[in-house]
Amino acid sequence: MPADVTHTAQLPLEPQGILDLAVRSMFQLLSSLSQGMFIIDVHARIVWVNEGYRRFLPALGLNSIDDFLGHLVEEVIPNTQMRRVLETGKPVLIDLLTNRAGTFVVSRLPLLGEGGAVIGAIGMVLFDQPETTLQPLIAKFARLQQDLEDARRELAAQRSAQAVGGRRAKYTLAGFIGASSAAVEVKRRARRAAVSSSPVLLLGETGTGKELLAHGIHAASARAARPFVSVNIAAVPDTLLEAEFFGYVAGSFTGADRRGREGKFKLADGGTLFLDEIGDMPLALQSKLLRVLQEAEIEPLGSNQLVAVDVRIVAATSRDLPALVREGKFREDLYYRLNVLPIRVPPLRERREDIPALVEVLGEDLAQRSGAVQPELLPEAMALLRAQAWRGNIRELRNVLEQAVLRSDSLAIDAGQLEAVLRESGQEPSVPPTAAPAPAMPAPRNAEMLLRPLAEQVQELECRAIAAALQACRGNKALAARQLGISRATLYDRLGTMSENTTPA
Ligand SMILES: Nc1ncnc2c1ncn2[C@@H]1O[C@H](COP(=O)(O)OP(=O)(O)OP(=O)(O)O)[C@@H](O)[C@H]1O
Repeated sequence: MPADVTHTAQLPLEPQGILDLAVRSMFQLLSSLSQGMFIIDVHARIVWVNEGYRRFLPALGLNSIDDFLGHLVEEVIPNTQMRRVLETGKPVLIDLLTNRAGTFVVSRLPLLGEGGAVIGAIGMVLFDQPETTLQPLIAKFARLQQDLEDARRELAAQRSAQAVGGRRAKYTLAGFIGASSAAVEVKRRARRAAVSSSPVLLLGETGTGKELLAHGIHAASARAARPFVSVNIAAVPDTLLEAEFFGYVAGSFTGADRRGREGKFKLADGGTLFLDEIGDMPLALQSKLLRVLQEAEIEPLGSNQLVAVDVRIVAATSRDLPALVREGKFREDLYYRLNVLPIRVPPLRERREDIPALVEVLGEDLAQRSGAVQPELLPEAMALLRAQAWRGNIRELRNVLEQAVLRSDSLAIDAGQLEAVLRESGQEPSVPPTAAPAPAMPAPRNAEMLLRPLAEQVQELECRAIAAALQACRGNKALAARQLGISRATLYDRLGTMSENTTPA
């Protein structure tokens, strides 16, 4: 029945009556405005659920309301934090909950009995599918959660990998630094590749992080607890490659170890074999590799016996494989066999916005290794790094930073020092676009100024805040970042965007 809203309706006279009415109305409103609501008792059993909540039951894997009512809350709602509300008596006004049914914006309130004791709690789904309403917060949350999962998985892998003689992945996908769309896409593809057992082909220039990704794919795969073995084909003489791959039995060739030796395929059994510089593989060995991929069997040199192996191949090359195929230097059938899950790893110059974050991480690593304090790059120095072509990519960036740190007497590295290092390493430094100060933005005076895309307005506001903070801190970026409550990496990132967006007057 709809509430009586005629002019004769009146509030109760006594305060308790008013309060009861308010509580009832608020509860009804919340129950109908939220996407769903349920109540648990002091033992965390579900004792009540409203109509709205029932539609989530199938996604939670429950067939009927009887599978929900009367059950302990964590049995039916994975990852729920309702029990904490019972334990602490504290409400959680807004939180994100992710489980098999999706991601939800939720609210949790304790129910207090006479005397203030907690006797139950109300759980509310404020929004479902917040992906559409709360982007980009959710995207960021999902990314962070994914990184956390990667890190957890790697930790578990590290523990169990001690059982495989330390042959384990050194890096995780979370260690692949970069938030540019190109880097995010690489990580997305790598994660998808990790759940499959088909060969992966990593294509990219030298120093772009192919080996790091190979480690990461292994660490994120179901094989993480098994060995990760790598062979750099270009570094092994052609004559030794076959023995290196398939192993040999005692006395199979002059100079062979008396006891024979296991090959990399056998060592990687159950795990991942990373074949770096696959484009440099001699043709004769290509045919043998193709056979192993097809038959999952190897024949150690001199043994005349086939041994079954279960190995996932991740291959990498900086060479143009299709061109090698056309020139007859790479077998076409092997190319197709390897090219099942290709991942193009972009060069650094295609994701310059990741340079500040990389500098931060590489600088931290260099400082840790040398026991020194982490270097800080002055704004012009960072702009210079962003402007370079980086043919050696991240490896080259790391070398340049290392050289600059070695030469610098102070903690701050300026553009001049970097220019000298670049020149000495044979690079003519590219001049960065003039980073003009952020243009003074007119204050929005009327509705028209406000009726523009929000992202544009937020960016303008950010520019003004950063310019003001830098001015107040006399260009000291560490201080400015602290004042703004952001990391130095974020500040560098914003400065980069500002200089890109600033057209010289
Ligand atoms: N996205 C990244 N985040 C952090 N460090 C990275 C990243 N990519 C590469 N590196 C670092 O850069 C160096 C070069 O990376 P890596 O050896 O994986 O490149 P590569 O593509 O395999 O090079 P090559 O083809 O020459 O073997 C390593 O020290 C690696 O840790």
